[in-house]
Amino acid sequence: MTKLTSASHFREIFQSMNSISESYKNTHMIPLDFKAVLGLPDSHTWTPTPDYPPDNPLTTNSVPVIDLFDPNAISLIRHACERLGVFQVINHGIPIDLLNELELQTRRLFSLQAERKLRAVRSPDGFTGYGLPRISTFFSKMMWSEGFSIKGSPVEHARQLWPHDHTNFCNVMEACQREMKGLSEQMIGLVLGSLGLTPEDIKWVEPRTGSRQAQDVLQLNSYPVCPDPSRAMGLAPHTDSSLLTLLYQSNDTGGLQVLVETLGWVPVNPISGAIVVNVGDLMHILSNARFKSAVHRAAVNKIHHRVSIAYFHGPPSDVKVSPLTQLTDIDHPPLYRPVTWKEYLDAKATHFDKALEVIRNNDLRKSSPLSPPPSCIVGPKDEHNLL
Ligand SMILES: C=C1C[C@]23C[C@H]1CC[C@H]2[C@@]12CCC[C@@](C)(C(=O)O1)[C@H]2[C@@H]3C(=O)O
Ligand SMILES: O=C(O)CCC(=O)C(=O)O
Ligand SMILES: [Fe+2]
Repeated sequence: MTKLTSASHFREIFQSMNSISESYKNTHMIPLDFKAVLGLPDSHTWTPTPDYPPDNPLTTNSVPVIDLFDPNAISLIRHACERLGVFQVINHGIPIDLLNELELQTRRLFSLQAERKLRAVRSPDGFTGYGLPRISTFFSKMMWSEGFSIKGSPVEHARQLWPHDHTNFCNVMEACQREMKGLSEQMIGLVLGSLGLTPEDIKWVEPRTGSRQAQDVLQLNSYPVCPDPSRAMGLAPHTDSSLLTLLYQSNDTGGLQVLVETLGWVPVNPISGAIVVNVGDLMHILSNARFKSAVHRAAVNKIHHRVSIAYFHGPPSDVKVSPLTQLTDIDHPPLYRPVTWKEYLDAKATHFDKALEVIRNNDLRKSSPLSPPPSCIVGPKDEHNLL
């Protein structure tokens, strides 16, 4: 048995157990060498969905495109989060040159020979690296995609890919992490602001240091040209586990689709320079289910190699996320129990699409008006209370 020798040792163990890096272990299976196959192998053949390809003109422009300079932006954001859980933003301030560079470096990575990519494979207990979508374990068929996840610095893995020439890749990824972090924080402010919450109420969004820093993951997705797109699946239907996800998709090739109750699968059309914002499950919890976390998937195609870059933004590791007290009252009791991001990712890695149900409050009897409401977002100690 390990003997704990000092408080700092204990803190280290506590922090590493808290970190999202511990979640989704053993999902490091290796992607197919897509260039080496001619037809769609049985392992990758899904039962076609009747609505493929998505050509219903009614659904084409369902996902709103919001100009952040629009004086009505806040109410448009609120409406989109309540109705769909997804919208696109323009005039977001991330330079188009950086987004172009990001796409270029992403293509450069996935165009490498399979053996080269395998040098940077995600290890069973690691977070950064090359591999299959983590949710692959929940499906009997394989997805027509490969990914590269980055948490923290990409340097170690990039060096395996380009032993003498990894600097450009790393510089672009690090610049992108910085820009996406800034935009996510701004978007969280707008999304929660749209419910009447003030910056004071949501202080925890502010940049911090150490274990109180927001956690994030940059995920590069690649969907190679597919011989039989109607029977393949790029990325299977899922919701994101983040607070918010920002997604940049290459503008020549659509593929992202969102499930809308009344309409079915609706395409999120690529717009040059726009960024897709997805409400994640943690934001759904925080809003006490006022905001939807959208079920979405990615289709593949026969002509273009599609890439997308997703930035998953989550709370600091020691923060418990639960319905904001400002949004709960005797008629709207908190629907979910408090969870850290790590706890939620663990629930997702075990229960997948049932993860929200697992943390749902089953006892929804109205609480006494005299008893204080449960905490909203709290750290491990009282002095860290954020609200
Ligand atoms: C921080 C996150 C969010 C993760 C897990 C972990 C790292 C990679 C993310 C993705 C990226 C691809 C889709 C998804 C569904 C997957 O399989 O891995 C995402 C998942 C989630 O949103 O749950
Ligand atoms: O490629 C896309 O458009 C979707 C990617 C996605 O949903 C994800 O990375 O979570
Ligand atoms: Fe997603």
